[in-house]
Amino acid sequence: MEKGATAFPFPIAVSCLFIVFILATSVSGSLFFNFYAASCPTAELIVRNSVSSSSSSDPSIPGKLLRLVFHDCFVEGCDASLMLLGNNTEQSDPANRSIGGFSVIESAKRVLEFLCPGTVSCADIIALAARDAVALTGGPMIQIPTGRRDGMVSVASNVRRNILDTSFTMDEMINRFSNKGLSLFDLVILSGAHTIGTAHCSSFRDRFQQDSKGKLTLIDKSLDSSYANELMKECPLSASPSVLVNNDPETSMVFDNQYYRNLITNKGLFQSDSALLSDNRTRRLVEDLAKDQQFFFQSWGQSFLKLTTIGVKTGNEGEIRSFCASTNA
Ligand code: HEM
Ligand SMILES: [Ca+2]
Ligand SMILES: [Ca+2]
Repeated sequence: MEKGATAFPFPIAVSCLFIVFILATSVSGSLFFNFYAASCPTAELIVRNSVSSSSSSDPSIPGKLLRLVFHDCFVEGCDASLMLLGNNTEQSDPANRSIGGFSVIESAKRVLEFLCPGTVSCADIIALAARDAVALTGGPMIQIPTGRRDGMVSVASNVRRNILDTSFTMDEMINRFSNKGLSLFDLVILSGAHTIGTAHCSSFRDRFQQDSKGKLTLIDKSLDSSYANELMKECPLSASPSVLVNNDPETSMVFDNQYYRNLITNKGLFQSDSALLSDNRTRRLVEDLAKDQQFFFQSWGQSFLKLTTIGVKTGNEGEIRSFCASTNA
């Protein structure tokens, strides 16, 4: 080959490979860090502002946003299926009755539709908002990839067979998590979300029994008795169905490892929380997390990344909704 002819092939080959790589990754549909860097550079900032301004006027918002992403991602993947309104959509299942935070997602979406119409998915806003809710309450700030697209399907009957109930045994919980590609480790780490937020009395009433005089008594021996007494006081049978109890009786507004310290002192609110301490497969991990907040935060980053990539739709799948509560068609 002539001397000068060798000057071009290498860079050309490299750029061809680069183009093929770009095409391949966008067609095969993966998420990217900073997916909106060119198409909507302020996307993540807008979501963060929306989460912090709504949380400063309503401190219950971070907990709501964190639960919202869990219930979205476990049903049809992280695709905002949970936001669709209509007859028999996911929101009509009783497991989703107390889900909130939708208005925060919608308000970020309104701003983003104004700034970059048809670009940022509701599914990404949900994942980013939950990420920001954790950071805002003192948890780790983590980078998450974006590029999720919004789903078209939302059916109430899909909820019950994917979401977990507080009455589940450890095996049932492990099973539901592994169906989503999540491990036993992820189960213990992501349950740490209960370090913030609240619950309705009905969510843990099964740990008490009503005696012949209508008085509640503790039947679940894995609960600390003075904590149980407090709960019975806050949640008598006569309590209004709207009464709320803190998930973390110590630091309910702070995303920290207090949840695991509560488990060790038998103050896990739900039966499914206490199970993490009583089961031999998870006790040691709970103890390690209770001792080491850095370890919890690092692990949270890994497990949250897995949670927020469950069954994502990318590339040409799904759509970018104009309003999160309805599909475009
Ligand atoms: C492992 C099985 C789990 C069960 C059985 C469970 C169950 C529950 C229940 C019953 C409530 C109270 C709902 C109410 O009464 O209003 C609740 C609240 C909450 N859950 Fe879970 N959960 C689980 C895992 C998770 C995960 C993985 C996350 C997120 C990563 C999460 C985040 C939350 C948050 C933040 C709240 C508070 C919601 C608020 O303040 O409005 N949970 N959970
Ligand atoms: Ca979903
Ligand atoms: Ca806490």
